[in-house]
Amino acid sequence: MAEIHLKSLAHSYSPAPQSPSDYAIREMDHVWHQGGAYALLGPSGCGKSTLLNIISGLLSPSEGDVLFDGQRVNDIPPEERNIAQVFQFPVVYDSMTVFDNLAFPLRNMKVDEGKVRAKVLEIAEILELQELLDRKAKGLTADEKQKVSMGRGLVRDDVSAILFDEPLTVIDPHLKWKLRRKLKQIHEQFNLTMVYVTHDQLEAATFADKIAVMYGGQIVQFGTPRELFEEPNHTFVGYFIGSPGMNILEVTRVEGGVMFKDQFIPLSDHLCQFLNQNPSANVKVGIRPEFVHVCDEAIKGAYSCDVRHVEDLGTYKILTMELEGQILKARLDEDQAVPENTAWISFPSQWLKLYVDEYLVPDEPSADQDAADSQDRSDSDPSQTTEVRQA
Ligand SMILES: Nc1ncnc2c1ncn2[C@@H]1O[C@H](COP(=O)(O)OP(=O)(O)OP(=O)(O)O)[C@@H](O)[C@H]1O
Repeated sequence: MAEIHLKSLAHSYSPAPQSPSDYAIREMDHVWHQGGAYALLGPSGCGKSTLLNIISGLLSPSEGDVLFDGQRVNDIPPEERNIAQVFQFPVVYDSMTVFDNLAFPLRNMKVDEGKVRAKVLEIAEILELQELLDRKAKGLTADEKQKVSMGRGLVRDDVSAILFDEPLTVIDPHLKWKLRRKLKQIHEQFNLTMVYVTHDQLEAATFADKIAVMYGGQIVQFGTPRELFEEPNHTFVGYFIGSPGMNILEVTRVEGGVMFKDQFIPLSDHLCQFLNQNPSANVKVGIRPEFVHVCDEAIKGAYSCDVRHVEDLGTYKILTMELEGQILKARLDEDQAVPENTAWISFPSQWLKLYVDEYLVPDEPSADQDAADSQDRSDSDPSQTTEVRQA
């Protein structure tokens, strides 16, 4: 069993990295807790496999440490790390039977043959491979082979974590769901730390309790599927999570709020205060398509958009609109009127998110910020100072 701590970890494939873009993994500090079911979600090339290979020991990080239960394992080879890795393509010995494939890791460790048999039968039952135990792996279907691959990771009692690198890529779509359920069941039964790499948000959300979203070599958010949907703390998370993703609008700052196109969007005192203290020109506003208010007739304060496309997905519709070159999406209920050529849209303020330099500015000041503000006030206000002293 293991807690996996990636401490000040970074990796560059270049021997002499010059800039952040030379890093496949940019410096991060991250903990996968013992027994957690995690997903590592991100687009192609963001560094998912690199990170997994660093954990399993197939790759040595160029900077920082990998700690298992607090012990540095950078110099420990993969076979001694007690980590099982299941790859995109099943790794099985075609000429061996399913039984022998499953028994292989145990026989390698010179486990007593009686124990080997008991363990293989236990895992075969969980993975529903009993009927195939005497068959040569060569004749199996892709999903059967992938189950054997997973089984080889599970037979060992000493495995502390299982890493799955897009394990369902080669599996028929109708079997994917079944295998994902199976993995979840195995997780509950064995209390193993599991990290599941995928670029599919649905796969991530059905497997994992918590998802780490990776972008450009960094984990930009680590949270439950709900947190990622409701509070995306980076514009990429907003855009990547959800179907369709969040509308991200470039805005300009003005007194008391921001402007999108020709309209003023008021912001809370806290957000205005944040903007006043932060000079960045990279200011954006995000709103999920679910929360865009759509009307088929002109209403005061609404933006007039050209309707470009309507996609009917049965229980809801996706409306794609254009406003002076900006594409906007809205999700409409099944029974909601669909505007034909022009839609009038507005953004209810409670659903708007403010992003500065691509990161979310929380709606409410954090506890730390509150404390700092009250300290500021007491520094500048003599009566407050007295009160603090009296306390
Ligand atoms: N052996 C290598 N040598 C040099 N660069 C590499 C090597 N392997 C990966 N990279 C680069 O490192 C970055 C991260 O790649 P990685 O394969 O970890 O991403 P990924 O998120 O797993 O992508 P995918 O989903 O396509 O597998 C990419 O820019 C990739 O081109």
